[in-house]
Amino acid sequence: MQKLSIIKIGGNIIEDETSLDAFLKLFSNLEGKKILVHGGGKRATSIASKLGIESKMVNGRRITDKETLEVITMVYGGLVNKNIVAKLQANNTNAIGLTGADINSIQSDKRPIKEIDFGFVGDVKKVNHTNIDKLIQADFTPVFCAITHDGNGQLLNTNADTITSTIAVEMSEIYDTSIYYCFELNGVLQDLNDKESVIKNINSATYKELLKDKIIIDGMIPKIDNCFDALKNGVQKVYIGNASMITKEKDNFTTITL
Ligand SMILES: Nc1ncnc2c1ncn2[C@@H]1O[C@H](COP(=O)(O)OP(=O)(O)O)[C@@H](O)[C@H]1O
Ligand SMILES: CC(=O)N[C@@H](CCC(=O)OP(=O)(O)O)C(=O)O
Repeated sequence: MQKLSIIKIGGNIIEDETSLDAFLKLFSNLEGKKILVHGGGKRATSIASKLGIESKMVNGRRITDKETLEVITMVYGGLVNKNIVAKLQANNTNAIGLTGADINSIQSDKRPIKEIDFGFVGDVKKVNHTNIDKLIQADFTPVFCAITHDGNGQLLNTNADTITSTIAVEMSEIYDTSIYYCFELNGVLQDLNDKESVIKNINSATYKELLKDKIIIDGMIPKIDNCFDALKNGVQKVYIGNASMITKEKDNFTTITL
């Protein structure tokens, strides 16, 4: 099987132009087939605030009412995605920016209302790996933002980490697939105050301990849950670390294993 790397960058990298440019250079130099997924939650919050729209997050997920959906569509699908694509073109990577509606790549279901009404938030139902692969085989590099659709004309906001793991699971039917979750730190840390305290490997058993000891908290919990979902469903390798880990020059990142 051919190798495929799926790389996700989060809000803090996107917000810092120097980090973003450095990452996109590394990404462009990465050999082999690849897909980029980006978040942009921080930018959505700041632009919503400028428009007088308050952002509400519950369990790390944005409550997405009609107005917020308009903002995230403009910010993720427009501003952030198109800037990244233009910067990749400047690095000679023939990128194509996509939402999940484009080429019907990612369909989702609007999250049912239980205790909380998340509004226009989608849980991924189907990834069309055949259509995504047509782009990859034509030597285009897909760049996905955090938007999916329901197949009936409705766009939905979907967490970028989840988009990454669900695309990776589907692509693993036809590729030997690895995920790289890039964020601002060197990896999952033993002590959040010590940037060098990278935990080299986390497996299901050590994860339970790290949760119990409250070493892994907040946004890192759903991120690692996504990693285990991906590994259980066909993805070969999952890494969490700083953008520079994609070169694997330094052994300074976290590997997740079952
Ligand atoms: N043990 C840990 N090591 C590293 N980061 C952690 C840890 N526990 C919690 N975090 C938090 O997880 C955050 C990353 O998750 P998230 O905000 O979802 O990432 P992203 O920027 O990729 O969207 C970090 O900024 C950090 O504050
Ligand atoms: C439903 C939901 O919460 N969607 C996320 C999508 C963006 C995202 O995931 O961005 P980061 O990776 O930068 O956090 C949001 O709107 O914040």
